[in-house]
Amino acid sequence: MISLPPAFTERMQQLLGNESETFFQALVSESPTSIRLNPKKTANTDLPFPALLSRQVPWCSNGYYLKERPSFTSDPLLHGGAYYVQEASSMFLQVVLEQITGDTPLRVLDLCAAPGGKSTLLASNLPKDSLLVSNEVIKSRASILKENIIKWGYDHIVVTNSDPNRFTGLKGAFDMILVDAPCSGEGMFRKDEKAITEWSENNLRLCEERQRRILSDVWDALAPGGYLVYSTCTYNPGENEDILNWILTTFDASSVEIRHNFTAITPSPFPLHGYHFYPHKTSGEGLFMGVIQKNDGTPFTMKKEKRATPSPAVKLPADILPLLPDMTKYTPYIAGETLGILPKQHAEFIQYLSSKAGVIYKGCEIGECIKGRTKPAHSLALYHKLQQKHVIRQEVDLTTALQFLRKEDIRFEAPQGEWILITYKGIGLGWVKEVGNRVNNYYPKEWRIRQF
Ligand SMILES: C[S@@+](CC[C@H](N)C(=O)[O-])C[C@H]1O[C@@H](n2cnc3c(N)ncnc32)[C@H](O)[C@@H]1O
Repeated sequence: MISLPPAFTERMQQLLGNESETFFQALVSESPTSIRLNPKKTANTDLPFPALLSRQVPWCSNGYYLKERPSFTSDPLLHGGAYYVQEASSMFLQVVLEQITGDTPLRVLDLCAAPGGKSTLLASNLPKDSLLVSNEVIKSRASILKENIIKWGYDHIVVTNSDPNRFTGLKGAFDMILVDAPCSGEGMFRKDEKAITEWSENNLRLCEERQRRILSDVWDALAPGGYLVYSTCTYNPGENEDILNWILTTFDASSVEIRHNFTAITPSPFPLHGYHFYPHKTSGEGLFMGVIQKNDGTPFTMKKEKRATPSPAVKLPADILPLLPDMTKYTPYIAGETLGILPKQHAEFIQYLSSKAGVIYKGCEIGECIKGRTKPAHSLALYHKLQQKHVIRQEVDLTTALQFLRKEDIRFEAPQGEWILITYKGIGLGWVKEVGNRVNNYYPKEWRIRQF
């Protein structure tokens, strides 16, 4: 590892005292590898990498450490959304959710969401029928977020590509907002040397300013009594405790204690409730998380836009209907040639949101209507509610699955003219169609795997 900035070393020595030596040793040790399973896709399948699984992540029921880092790119199950590769500390979000959510469906905003680690965890752990709005400001990163969300296969979800200030007008709209803030990344020093080279005291100040700006922009969008979950991957108190204290003095809010049994997690100095993950104490990267509850504010009302006209009712094509779940809980929509479904109880909100923020994906896209015919969408292949029993399926071996994911030609006996779902270990990967004597591979060009 390249040498650490002296000002960082000095601060950590002061902060950790006797523990600092073991902390610095941990920074040059190997990062643990961990994955989090998608409960909707893995309930009836074997666990991935059975030979490599070592133990469960103590604070996450779907999280597992692996004994070594495999080539994830060459595992079709990753591309089918059966699991997400996520460093273990971040999975503490599950403990937070268990405490601050109940059974009532919520509206949740994940403001800084790309590439989607915490969003996929939220999707799996929010109360049933909750809506997750997963936002990323940087366009190229928003595309990666969208890809990972589609692979996860949930439908109570919207992906937006907006600056945080676009949410200011949605007063009181969200019961919970996660701000996994862009930060100085000290917690990633072990994994990413770029974080070390980019570190400077000036950059710390810029990060702190940006965090305050993001939080100011989004605070109004939090409902009265709602929770703000704030996290960073840095040890810098200026971006952690100081930010939480700034929220408490700037807004009418309280610091929320998260009860847990993990003695290796380091609490913030009393009376603030904040939680530090240090790599010499917990198996994972550096992380900080704190929860703030909003005390005041106005409840959300959807202002009727002057020009908003109700969308005409959309009728789904008869050949697609059997592939979908019970449609009484969904509202179909059509946007250009794209046909999709939205959770009915959130459809009006999603339409309203579209007038405020840049929606790039919503619900589940199920197909494209071209000249009266429906071409199934790739997201339908990855949808966890796809009624596989009504689909022609072709289970393939590892070699064929990888050829498919590289968008190469694959060969097998297939019924003429039918859409066929390619599955690997029962997990849907995408569509092919037999035309003449070849099978057309419909894997999205921009998602194909290139090297491994
Ligand atoms: C720590 S990362 C988020 C990681 C993500 N939550 C996950 O679990 O996969 C912070 C994100 O904030 C985004 N970001 C950068 N500048 C921002 C800004 N000014 N406002 C909001 N988000 C920003 C970055 O592009 C990055 O994707």
